[in-house]
Parts: sequence; C-alpha cells; structure tokens
Amino acid sequence: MTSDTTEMTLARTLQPQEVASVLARVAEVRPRVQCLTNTVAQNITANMLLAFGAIPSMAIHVDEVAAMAEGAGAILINIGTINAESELAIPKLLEVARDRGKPLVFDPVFVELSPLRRHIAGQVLRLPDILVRGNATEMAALSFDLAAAKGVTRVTTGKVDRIESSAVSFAVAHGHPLMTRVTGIGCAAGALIAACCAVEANKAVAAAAALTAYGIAGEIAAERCRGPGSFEVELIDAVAAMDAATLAARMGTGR
Ligand SMILES: Nc1ncnc2c1ncn2[C@@H]1O[C@H](COP(=O)(O)OP(=O)(O)O)[C@@H](O)[C@H]1O
Ligand SMILES: Cc1ncsc1CCOP(=O)(O)O
Ligand SMILES: [Mg+2]
Repeated sequence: MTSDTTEMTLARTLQPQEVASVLARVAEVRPRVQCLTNTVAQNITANMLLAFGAIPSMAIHVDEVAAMAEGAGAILINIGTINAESELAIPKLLEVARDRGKPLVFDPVFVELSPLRRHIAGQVLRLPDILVRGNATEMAALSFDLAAAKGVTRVTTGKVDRIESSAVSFAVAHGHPLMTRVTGIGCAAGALIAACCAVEANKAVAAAAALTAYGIAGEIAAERCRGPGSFEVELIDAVAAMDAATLAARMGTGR
C-alpha cells in the first residue's frame, strides 16, 4: 500500500449538513476577509467572496494593511505578484494575525520559482497555526518548511483536494478540470477558505467546507458554460446560488 493510498483511506469527507452549516454561518456573519493578493487575481477573488456571502477588502498599502486587518474576520496573504511594497506589508499582517488571533491563510504562489518567494514563505511559516493553501508543486516545494511549522493546516488543491492538520485529514473529490483553465481560481479558493475560517474554528473543517462548495460550484458551472470565459462567470453564479439542497444532491451522488 502506498502512502498516498494510506492517506486516502484515513481522510474523511464532510457530510452535506456540515458544509451547509459552515456556509450558513458565512451568510449570517458576512465576514470581511482582508486580502493582500496578487494583481492578476484581485478581481476574481473579490467577486468570489461576494458571491460566497463574505466581504472583500483588498487593501495593499503598507501603512494601512494593519488597520484594515484589525476588524477583519480573517486575513489572506498571497505572494503571486509580490513587490517591494507588499513584501513590507506582510510582516504587518502577520503581527495583526498573531496579536489578535485572526485566522491567516497563506497562498505561496510559484514559491518553487524564486528565492525571494521561498524567503517570504519561510517568514510566514514562522507564525503558528496558519493555513497554507497551494497546488501540488507549491506544497511540495515547501514540504520541509511545512513539516517544521507549528500547528499548520496544509491544503493541497488539485483533482482531489487534500486537507491535513495534526488532528484530522479530509479529501475533497469535487471540481472540474476547467478550474485550471482560468487564472485566479486557486487564489480565490484561498479567500473562500479564509471566509470559512472566520466562522469555523477548526481550520481543516473550514477548508474542507469551502473546497467542497467550490468544487461542486465548478461542476455546475462546467455543465452550463461554453468554455473558460463563460466558465468564470458561471462559477461565480454557482457559488452565489449554492445551498443545502444542492450540496445534499451533489454530495450524495459524488462524481
Ligand atoms: N483536475 C481537476 N479536476 C477538478 N478540480 C480541479 C482540478 N484541478 C484543480 N481543481 C480545483 O481547482 C481549484 C484550484 O486548484 P489548483 O488548480 O490546484 O490551484 P492553483 O490555481 O493555485 O494551481 C481547487 O478548488 C481544485 O479543487
Ligand atoms: C498568472 C499569475 N502570475 C502571478 S500570480 C498569477 C495568478 C495565479 O492564479 P492561480 O494560482 O489561482 O491560477
Ligand atoms: Mg495558485
């Protein structure tokens, strides 16, 4: 038996009502997610948060990110288009996350490609109890840092999303290959996870709920679209329309 098979055997899948419960709390609380994200994904990230029932704030100025993060329900740091100013803003966000106990989601975009990104990822991973969401290449590049990080929740997205904390692991087998054909869809996933972390203390449960809803929305969008362009629009619509009945119907049958 390979280690991958072992992981799959042990990983749990959330029940539809568990996902619906997290989504209902997002709808009720309408958490604001302070997103320091990349210039490519800002728009889709903000729209996906709105569709999800959360509130985006996309502040990036080094002298105001801390103030913007203070009242937020969760913080997202995404290094996709890191520049000299956003590099300085990151420690300010880490400080707020630490001092106020705010959930922090880190997306190490393209960390495998540059020493600067590796360095920043190392700094972020020094903060305990963060959630890291990346694709398989990014998570593999960070495997040593992740192994050393305290209390980290690891979320590796792909055909099957794998969510691992020290206590629990989940697998989410929803989604559609078209989700890889539109830029920013992974980045927006991190924001939805952050919104769920604002209302669900168990970060692994929060991530599994967000990715289950997102993956099912992707399946619905793929049925309705004509290609990648209309897929993006349909995905936002399907996220906005997600409800308990859709979750129950789609999670019952699987893929
Ligand atoms: N082959 C696939 N089939 C179904 N869903 C996928 C596939 N690849 C990625 N996804 C979904 O697309 C979203 C973004 O994941 P991913 O493509 O890994 O991120 P990134 O865009 O950062 O590389 C996730 O919700 C994931 O479940
Ligand atoms: C193309 C690109 N280049 C720098 S950030 C970015 C967006 C990456 O978005 P995603 O990882 O969600 O596809
Ligand atoms: Mg990405």
